Amino acid sequence: MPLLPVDEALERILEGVKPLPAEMVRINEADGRILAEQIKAQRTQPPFNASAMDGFAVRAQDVASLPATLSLIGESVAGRRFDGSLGAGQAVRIFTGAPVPEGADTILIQENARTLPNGQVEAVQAVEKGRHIRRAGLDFNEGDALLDEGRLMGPPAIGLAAAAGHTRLPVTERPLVAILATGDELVLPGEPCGPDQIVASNGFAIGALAKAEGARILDLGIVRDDTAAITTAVKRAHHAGAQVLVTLGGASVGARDLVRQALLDAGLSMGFWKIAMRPGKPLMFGRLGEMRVLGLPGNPVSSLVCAHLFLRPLVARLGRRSFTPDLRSAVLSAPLKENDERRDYIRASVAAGPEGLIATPFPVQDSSMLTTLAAANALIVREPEAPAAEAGARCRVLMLG
Ligand SMILES: Nc1nc2c(c(=O)[nH]1)N[C@H]1C(S)=C(S)[C@@H](COP(=O)(O)OP(=O)(O)OC[C@H]3O[C@@H](n4cnc5c(N)ncnc54)[C@H](O)[C@@H]3O)O[C@H]1N2
Ligand code: MOO
Repeated sequence: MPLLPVDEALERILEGVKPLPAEMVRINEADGRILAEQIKAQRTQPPFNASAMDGFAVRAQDVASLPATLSLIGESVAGRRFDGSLGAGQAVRIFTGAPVPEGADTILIQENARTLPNGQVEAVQAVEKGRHIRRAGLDFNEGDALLDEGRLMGPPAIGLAAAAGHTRLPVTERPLVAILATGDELVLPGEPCGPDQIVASNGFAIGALAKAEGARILDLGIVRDDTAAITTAVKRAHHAGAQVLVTLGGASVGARDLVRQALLDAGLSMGFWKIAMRPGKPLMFGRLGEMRVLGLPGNPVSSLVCAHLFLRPLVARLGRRSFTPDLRSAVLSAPLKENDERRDYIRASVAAGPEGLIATPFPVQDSSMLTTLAAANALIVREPEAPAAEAGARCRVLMLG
């Protein structure tokens, strides 16, 4: 049977995925979250005509011809306005952010004024009407739509929501991604490691990737190569309400590759197993109720490349985030052999050259090598059955963010 193409695999994984519902969070916890609803202003900003400078509130007509001497009748500071109103020939001392008194229409900055010993103030420069006044509502008016649904909250958006009177914000729930490592050979970093054992690293990498996409992580640890034990862990993820379960390893065809059977035993409806991709051919996908299960291959590079291609968009969709793979065009700096029936994702370094991007594939492409993946900033994407390519040929690269 021909292997499932990568694009079709992604379509199947994303089929029917809806963003999670909203939850209210305190505004100081909203950074990095996605707005589930449009946010409107609950107040007007500034709420009054405000001075933008330190100086004197005046009537422009009084300082139109110089010299102009005005009598000082009070002061308006930020937080405490001048109560009265200003008439002809009068000025009010005013500071940045303070309400402009009634009757005044202009701010004479203090650098252009001289205070006289008799309590008067003299304008030493004319000033155009309305200068240095921020009109009420300059920033926003009550009821204005300020931030749209789907907006990623960052520092300015959080500041704006706070200024508009919000203390809590409706954001999309963060998807819960359960991660389960399988294999008798695995130990956690820092644990005693027998001569035939290795450190389970995939869960950390996959967890970091999922978190960067907005997920919460349920770490199910390492489960031994035992079908019943794996089934139990799968059910745990389901009962915990995970929207996604990622299993690591045991996806291939070996006698100890028990994940598929364990998932079926847990009641999974299998979507597909094995796709036309290198690395990552044994990828598995299915559903257990609403929980989507991605069975990633154990090889560290395979699991992380699969996570880039399939887990990221899935988590993004659940969390209402926009997601567009960063695909670019580059020129090969070295030749590539013809490809077989699997789409190839070749670890590469991509750098700017005089005529655009230059992609340099790493010479060794073993799917166990994290050093190459950590050194790579891109994957060269080679279509199935692509003919051999010379150095200088165009290629497509997927940038690894
Ligand atoms: N006869 C065949 N053998 C294999 C095939 C095949 O088609 N026919 N496919 C190969 C491909 S491609 C891949 S990829 C691997 C994937 O195998 P599994 O998903 O069953 O992974 P494991 O055998 O469990 O592990 C592979 C490798 O990765 C290490 N590993 C596993 N989990 C972790 C972890 N959490 N952290 C770090 N490293 C991990 C494990 O120790 C193995 O070295 O199968 C090929 N075989
Ligand atoms: O597909 Mo495996 O992931 O080639 O090593």
